[in-house]
Amino acid sequence: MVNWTNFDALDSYQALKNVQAVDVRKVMSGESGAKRVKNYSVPMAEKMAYNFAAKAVDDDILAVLQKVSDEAELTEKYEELYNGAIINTGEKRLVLHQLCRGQLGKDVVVDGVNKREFYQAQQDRIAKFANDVHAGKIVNGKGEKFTTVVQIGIGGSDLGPRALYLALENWAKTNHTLKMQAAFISNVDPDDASAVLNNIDVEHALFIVVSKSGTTLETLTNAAFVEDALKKAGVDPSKHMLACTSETSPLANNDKFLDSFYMDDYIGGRYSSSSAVGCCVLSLAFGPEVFARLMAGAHAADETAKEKDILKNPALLDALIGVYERNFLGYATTAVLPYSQALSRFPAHLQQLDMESNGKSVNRFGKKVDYVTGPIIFGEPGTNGQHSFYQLLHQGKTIVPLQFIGFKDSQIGNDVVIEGSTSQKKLDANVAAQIVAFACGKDDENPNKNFDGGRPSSIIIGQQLNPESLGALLAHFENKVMFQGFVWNINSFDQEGVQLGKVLAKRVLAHDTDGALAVYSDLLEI
Ligand SMILES: O=P(O)(O)OC[C@H]1O[C@](O)(CO)[C@@H](O)[C@@H]1O
Repeated sequence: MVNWTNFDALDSYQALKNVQAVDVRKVMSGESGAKRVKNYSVPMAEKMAYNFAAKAVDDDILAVLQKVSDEAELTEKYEELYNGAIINTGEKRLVLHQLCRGQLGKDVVVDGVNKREFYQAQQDRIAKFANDVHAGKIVNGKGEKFTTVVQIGIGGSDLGPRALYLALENWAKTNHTLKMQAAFISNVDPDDASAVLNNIDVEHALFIVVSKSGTTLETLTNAAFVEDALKKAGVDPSKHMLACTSETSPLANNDKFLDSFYMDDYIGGRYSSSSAVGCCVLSLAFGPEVFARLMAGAHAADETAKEKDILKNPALLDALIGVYERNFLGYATTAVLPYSQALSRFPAHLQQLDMESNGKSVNRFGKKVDYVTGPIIFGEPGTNGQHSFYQLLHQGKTIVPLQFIGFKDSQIGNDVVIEGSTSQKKLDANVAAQIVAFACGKDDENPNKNFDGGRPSSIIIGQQLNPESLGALLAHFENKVMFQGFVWNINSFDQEGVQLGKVLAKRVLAHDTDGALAVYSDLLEI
C-alpha cells in the first residue's frame, strides 16, 4: 500500500526549499546552453522528445525532484491506479481511462466485469458500426449514405474529441482516410447549434449525443434542438441520432436512438477521449484503424509513464518541473504553445484537463492544503500567439512558464520556398528563436527595448503530427496532470467546483431566486 501524504510533509519538500536556484539566462547562454539543449532531452513515445534545456533546473535540482518522486511514491500510485484502486476518493471511483488503450497491469474486474474487455468490446461495436456506415450498410431513411457526423456534448464530451478531430483532419485528408466530415455542437447558445445545422446537410448527417451522466443541461437541450430541426426537415430523428453515455444514465437503452455506445463512471469526462466518447466520432470520421493507431500511441506513452527514473519518464519529469515552478518559483500559470495549426484546440482541451483536475484546495481526505496547486492554463498556436499575447510573456511583470510543441514535417506536405525557406522552416525557426529569446533576453540601453530573459520553457518535438504521435501527446499530458495531483495529494478526478453554478442556473430558470441572484436574473429579464 502506498502512503498518501501532503507535499509539505515530505523531506524532499524541505530539500527543494534549499536548492540553489538556476539562472536560466546564464545557463542558456553560449556553450553551456548548447550542452543543455543536447543533454536535457528525454525520449518520449512515438519518437518524440521532451527537451527541458530552458527550464530553471540543473543536475542538483533534478536529483531532488527524483527524491520527491521516490518519497511520494508517484509511480507506485500510478500502478495502484491502473490496477484498479479507488483513486477518485471524492466519488469513491476507480480511474481507468488508460485501460481503454491497453492492459497496463492486472485485470481489473468490477461486479464480475473485466473492465479492459468491456472498453474493448465497446470499441469493437463502434468499429463495426462505423465500417457499416462507411460501406453504406447503415443508411438514412432514403437509403443514402451518411456523409457527416456531428457530436453534441460539452466539457470532456466535446473538448478532447474536437481537439483530436481537428488535429487529424488534414492528415486524414492527405492520407485519404477522411471518411466523414465532423462538426461539434457544445454551447447552449442557440447560435452554436443553428450555425452547425445551417452548415451541414442534415439529411446525410449522424448526430451523436455524448453525455456520460446523461443529465447535462446544455447537451440535453442541444439534443432536443437537433431533434426538432430534424423533424422540421422531415427527417426521422431515430434514424439519425446515436447515444454515447454510461449504462446507468437516463440516455441509456433508449429507442429514440439508432444505436448506443457505452463508457462508465470510472472514466472522467476530461479523460474520456480514449473511451467511446472519442471513439465514436473519430472512428466515424477517420475509420476505426486510425482510432486504433491513436490508442496505440497513447498506450506507448502510458507504458513509458511506469519508469521510476525521472530522466526516462517524460510525463513524470514534466510534472515535477511544473511542481517546482509552481510551489518554489511561484509561477501561477503555464502557456501551451503548439507550433502546429492542427493543434488549435489542444490548449483548450489541456485547459480543462489540467484546471478541472488540479484546481483544488483540499487534499484527498478533504483537509485544506497549505500550498498552491494546479496552474492557470492558456494557449494558442504559434506563430499566431507571437502577434498577440507574447508581448506580456517577453516583457511583462509576470513570468509564465511555456510549454512549446513542434513538429519537423507538416501534415499536408504542400509548401513553397519563399525568400530562401519553406513555410515549415519559418515555423520551426520561429519556435527555436522564441525559446532562446525567452531564455536569454537581450540587453538594450533603451529600457523599452530591453529583454530581461530568464523565462523558462520546454518543448516537445516530433517528426509529424499523426495518429500515433497525437495519442502519445494526449497521454503525456493526462499522465503529467495525474502525477502532479499525486504530488499535491489532491484528488484529480472529481470536479465539485463546477456544481454550484449549475444549481444556481436551474434556480434562475425555476424563478426560485433571492438576493444577488434575483437582482442578476431581473437584470437579464430571465
Ligand atoms: O458528459 P457529461 O456528463 O455530459 O459531462 C460533461 C462535462 O461536464 C462536467 O461535469 C463539468 O460540468 C465535466 O467534467 C464533463 O466533462
